[in-house]
This record gives sequence, structure tokens and C-alpha cells, in this order.
Amino acid sequence: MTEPDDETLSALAHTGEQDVEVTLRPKKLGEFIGQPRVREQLELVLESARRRGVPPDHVLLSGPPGLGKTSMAMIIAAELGSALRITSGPALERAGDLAAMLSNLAPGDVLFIDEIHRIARPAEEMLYLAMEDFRVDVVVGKGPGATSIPLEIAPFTLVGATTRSGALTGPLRDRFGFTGQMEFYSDDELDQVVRRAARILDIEIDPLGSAEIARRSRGTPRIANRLLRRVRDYAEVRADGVATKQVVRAALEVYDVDELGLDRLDRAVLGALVKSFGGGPVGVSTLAVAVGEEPTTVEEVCEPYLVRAGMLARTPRGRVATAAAWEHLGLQPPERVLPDPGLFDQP
Ligand SMILES: Nc1ncnc2c1ncn2[C@@H]1O[C@H](COP(=O)(O)OP(=O)(O)OP(=O)(O)O)[C@@H](O)[C@H]1O
Repeated sequence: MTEPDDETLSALAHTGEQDVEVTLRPKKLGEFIGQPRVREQLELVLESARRRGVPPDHVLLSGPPGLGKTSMAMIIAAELGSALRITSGPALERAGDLAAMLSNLAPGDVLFIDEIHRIARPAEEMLYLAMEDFRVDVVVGKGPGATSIPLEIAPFTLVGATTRSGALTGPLRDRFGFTGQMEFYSDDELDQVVRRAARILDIEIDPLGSAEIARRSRGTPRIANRLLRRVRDYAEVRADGVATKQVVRAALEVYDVDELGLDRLDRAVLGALVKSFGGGPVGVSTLAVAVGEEPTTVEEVCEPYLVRAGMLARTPRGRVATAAAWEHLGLQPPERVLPDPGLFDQP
């Protein structure tokens, strides 16, 4: 398979906003910026399997949204020269849905299950046997007359992605031969992500401009790419088309992204925690109600970065704002406030 060059990608990028996400995905391990540990570990898993002529062990990718889990699954299939079949945990409500998917796999295919922690129990149990023995037991009929028919399936590699590896059951987690823990990106890595995307999308950006976007992207490439597109809009409409540092700052002010990269929801969560609950501790469900969001959104989208930025701590008694959170909101922290959130972080 020949890879499109930057020029072809650039032409494709003009088709529409949604397609841009696809266009910007790195296509090979060598193109994947950041995550050096996961890349090195995966390289070994894939190369060793290639040499032995067998499908690699099942892979679990875990980490907050937008860090490149889907991109990595696509790269795994591309590096193996295999077809990629994509589904998600919530789509596998019944075991039959999964059986249909598994029985259509060709030898060596890669099956990607996004949000694998949300898979329904019967489908999960079917997956155990499929992962271990490349076999499924299809139950025909009901009640005492029900029989189970074993069905061979082609050897395949499962790539599961999850934002909550802790929510996976032990038996499912144990069946993955390799777990890649995706970490937040450094500013320097995000700067490379922004410059690569600007090249593909034909956006003129200067080095201080890309560094400013990187710094405000909450450690997340998807956010970096999204901010770059909004800066592009601003640069084209209100400036001379070039994304300088001043243009980036002005654009991100319009889009409510603050100095640290926190958006409206992040600030709403911190605001509620500090102003309505005196800095906590407060349960995540109560906090979510206060900001009008789903608890999973607060827990999986906002909190990981707020914890990493040292503003929020997850303690056994609930969420607590740190002194940095009070200060970020321009408020005086009370005397008794957590000094080092890292010491208290608990899932
Ligand atoms: N290492 C990287 N280098 C360059 N761009 C990246 C990288 N990782 C992710 N991206 C960009 O970020 C976007 C989001 O990546 P992706 O969809 O793979 O994340 P994800 O972790 O699977 O998120 P989710 O779990 O929310 O689907 C992609 O469109 C891609 O352009």
C-alpha cells in the first residue's frame, strides 16, 4: 500500500472539517509523534510477531480521550499489512453482534474495539474464548433445549481502547498480552503535532504561534489540531492569514481557552468546586450536576488534565481543589488546602 504524501493530504484536507481529523492521523509508527515508551514497546511486539509469522498478542491502549488511541490502532493494522475492523463497546450490546463481527474476520485481521470498558457482559464473556482459543460458542435455542455450537474463528489481533482501564474486569484485562498506557504530551511534542498539521493543512504559522497553541492544548493532540483550525479561521478573517503568537492569543481568547488551556467546562468544574462546595471534598456526581454535565464527561474528559495540572485531587472522600485552583480563579485559598495533589490522587 503506498502512503499519500503531504501534498495529497493537503488536497484532501480541503474537503471538510470532519475529514481533516482523518487526514491528520499519523499513518505509520515512525510518523507518530510522542509516546516513546508505547511506540518502542509496540515496535517490539509487532516485529517479533512478524518474524514468527503469527498475529501479535492482543493490545490494550489506555489513556484520556484524544491522545491517539484510534490512530495507534490504525497504525498497528497498517504496520502488519492487515485489514482493520472497527467497532465499539456500546455497539456490542448482544453477544450475537460480536459473534457476527468475529466470524467475518479473515486470518491476521485487526479488530479494534473502542471504549472496550463499556462492552455488555454476554459479549465480554464471548470475547474471552475468542481471544484465548479463537473460538466462540454460539448458543442456539432457549431454556433446557438450548445447545451451544462451537465455531472456529480466524486468528486475529484485538486492539482495545479505553479511557478507564480500571473499569475493565480482571479476566478481560488479563487476556491482553500488552497494555500501552498513553500519557499526556509535552509542550514540545505538541508543538511538533501543530507544525505537522499546519504543513498538511497549508496554514502559515510562526514558531512562537505554534508554541503558544501547544502550551494551551491540555497535553492532547486532538485539542492542538482543533485549536489550530480555530486560529486559522481567526487569522484568515481578522488578520493577514499568518498565525503569529499575537494572533493565537487573540483567537484563543475569542474561543474561551485560557492561559493554561482550560476551557469553559474545566473552569466551570473548578468554579463549582471552589465556590459552591468550598473547595471540596465533593463527589463527582454532585459536581457533575452542578455544571450540568454527565459524571463520565467530568471524570474522563476534565479531571485527568486538571489532576495533571495540579488543580484538582481525587481523594477517597471526594474531589478537592488545590491552592493552585483557587489562585487560577483569582481567589484567595483558605488556610487548610491541599499542598501537593499528587500525594492524594486516587481513582
Ligand atoms: N501522535 C500523534 N501525532 C500527530 N497527531 C496525532 C497524534 N495522536 C493523535 N493525533 C491527532 O489527534 C486526533 C485524535 O486522535 P485519536 O482519534 O487517535 O485519539 P483517541 O485517543 O483515539 O481519542 P478517542 O479515544 O477520544 O477516540 C487525530 O485526528 C490525530 O490527528
